[in-house]
Amino acid sequence: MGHNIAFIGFGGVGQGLANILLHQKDKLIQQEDLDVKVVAISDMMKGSLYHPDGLDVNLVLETLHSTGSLNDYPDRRGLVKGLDSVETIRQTNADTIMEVTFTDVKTGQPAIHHCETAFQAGKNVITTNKGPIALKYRELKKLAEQNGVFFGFEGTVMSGTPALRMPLSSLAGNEITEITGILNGTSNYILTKMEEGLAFYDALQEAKDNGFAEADPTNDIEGFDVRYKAVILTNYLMDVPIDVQDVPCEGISHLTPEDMKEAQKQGERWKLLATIKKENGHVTASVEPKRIPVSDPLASVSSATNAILYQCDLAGPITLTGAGAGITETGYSLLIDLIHIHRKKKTVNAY
Ligand SMILES: NC(=O)C1=CN([C@@H]2O[C@H](COP(=O)(O)OP(=O)(O)OC[C@H]3O[C@@H](n4cnc5c(N)ncnc54)[C@H](OP(=O)(O)O)[C@@H]3O)[C@@H](O)[C@H]2O)C=CC1
Ligand SMILES: N[C@@H](CC=O)C(=O)O
Repeated sequence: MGHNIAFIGFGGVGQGLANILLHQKDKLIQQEDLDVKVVAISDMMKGSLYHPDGLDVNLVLETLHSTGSLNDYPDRRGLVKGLDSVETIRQTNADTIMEVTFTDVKTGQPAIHHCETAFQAGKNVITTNKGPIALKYRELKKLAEQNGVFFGFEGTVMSGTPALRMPLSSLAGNEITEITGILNGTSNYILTKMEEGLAFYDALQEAKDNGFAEADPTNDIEGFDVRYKAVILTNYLMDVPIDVQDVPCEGISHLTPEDMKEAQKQGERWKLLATIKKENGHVTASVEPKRIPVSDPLASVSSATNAILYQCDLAGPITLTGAGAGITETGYSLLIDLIHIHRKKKTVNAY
């Protein structure tokens, strides 16, 4: 079964999924009966391509790597260049929009507008962009439902590690009363590297080079990215409305290698933690760096790996550990949602 997708934004994560699709095409057709066609890509600086019959993904990636611009993709009959993001959403034959532009932690734009435009045009949205979910989850969910389309955002928390779908499906029937997590790959990478003696900004540069950091890494090191993730978890898993400004937030930018050594001497480690507690239907959440004993399971979570502990009323504490950031891992999170839409569509068609 064919499925047309369009990328809005084509940075690390978008290219990550494109690479996966290139190499897993046959497997997806054989195992899932899912034949994904990339029909359009629209990126702010790199340019924009649309072909209703599909783009050659290999050639797209090669062109981008050799010239840095999509405008150098060879012309052929039917190819349209230069559509902006909204035109790409409205005017192409994509079934699903992959919204992978940068996360704006103040306004959530232009990603919120991209999601609204897609839903109004009857198209599914899959995104790793935290802005729309942290700031407008309920409104966007309603709009998607009204238009009978799917809204996937698994990768907004812990990239390809199923921190959102796993508790809702596999822990169904439990009430989650508390969540504690290391939820930012960049800051955990920096803390780990500082323990090994690297300076803060050298470690941050490595995180950027690895594709973990946000376009504006202030969001990683000042805790704003984790604050968004705490809001997403609360709204989605605990079903309690909470606003970003309700979550006090402190980052790691003031910590030094000396702080790491001092903690080590006391048998402790610094970790940037999100803590969410639900009591009598009311939720409190906070983000702050804490010193935790090295014997704490979260203390051994290092580098860009993240971990989340769900305190469940029936199952007790359940911990999930895995990648919190990364190009392939986050590209994969988009694929999880795409397969999910496709399976749902197949089930509906079967009746
Ligand atoms: N990297 C990771 O590990 C993870 C990232 N995420 C989230 O996924 C999203 C993508 O991340 P990543 O790929 O790393 O980020 P990048 O900064 O590498 O890519 C974002 C792309 O979006 C483009 N863009 C920005 N605004 C627009 C617009 N209005 N229209 C079209 N394109 C636009 C940028 O264009 P240009 O640069 O050409 O101007 C850039 O190419 C972000 O929201 C991020 O928070 C979530 C989980 C993990
Ligand atoms: N910049 C983020 C990317 C994933 O959300 C991080 O480092 O965790």
